[in-house]
Amino acid sequence: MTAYIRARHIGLDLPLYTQEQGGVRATAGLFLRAAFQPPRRILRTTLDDISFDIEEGDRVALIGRNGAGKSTLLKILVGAYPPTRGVLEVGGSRQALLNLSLGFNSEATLVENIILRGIAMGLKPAQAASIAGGVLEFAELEEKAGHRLRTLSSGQRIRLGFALATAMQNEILIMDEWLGAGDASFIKKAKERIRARVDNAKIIVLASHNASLLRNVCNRAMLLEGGRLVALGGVEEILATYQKSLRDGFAKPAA
Ligand SMILES: Nc1ncnc2c1ncn2[C@@H]1O[C@H](COP(=O)(O)OP(=O)(O)OP(=O)(O)O)[C@@H](O)[C@H]1O
Repeated sequence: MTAYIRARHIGLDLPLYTQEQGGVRATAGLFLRAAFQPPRRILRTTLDDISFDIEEGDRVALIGRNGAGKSTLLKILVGAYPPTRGVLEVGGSRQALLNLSLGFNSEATLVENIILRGIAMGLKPAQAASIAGGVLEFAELEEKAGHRLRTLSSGQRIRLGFALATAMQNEILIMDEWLGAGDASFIKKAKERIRARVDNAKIIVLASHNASLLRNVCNRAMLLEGGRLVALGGVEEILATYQKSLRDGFAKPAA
């Protein structure tokens, strides 16, 4: 099957909860306000009117300043947020390498967590159970298979999340800057695995502020600004447009 991602005028509104702010003298009333004035819920447009085609072989860098909407767009691409407007079509199996410890159940054991997350990733229960041994081995946590997840250190949790998220090769890999966690030998092993997954994926979408990583992995780039797609093209060209926009101000939305 040919892998693709097509976005047509997609937009996302997210709820924001705001509380009226009092002055310093009103600080005494803080608790009363919190009790009697519940936060106001407003919808904020986080992404707007984004259209693009990503085809097999594309390795796309998502570039933009803090708050531009990169992570939010990645979450739409993995299916975590359905777009409020527009149409998103995805062909091919997807895997996110985003928040590696998200979605774990701290009261369940490591094996139970692997099976639950495996099912959430689209595996059948028997398939999910069959990958548990390999995941635990890669994470170097075999002796903790039956322990509750809450007994792991934060680094061990990330190792488990990484081992699970990269256990299988998927056609579309959606990731943000991956920061190594753990000791040097684990980081080396993890980099080798991620390189293999990146090399064998049909499509990559990678959000990062690291220009050399983007140059190394990607052949196309999209520049986001204020929740809008303002430029798309080759990596060098878009990195130059981004540097210029940091110096001179906002770029104009792409036609
Ligand atoms: N769950 C949410 N609810 C409301 N607003 C959100 C939510 N998540 C993100 N935002 C807002 O959406 C905007 C885009 O955030 P996003 O995390 O996508 O930016 P980013 O480009 O990935 O930034 P960074 O480079 O800092 O990681 C920001 O203004 C952020 O405050």
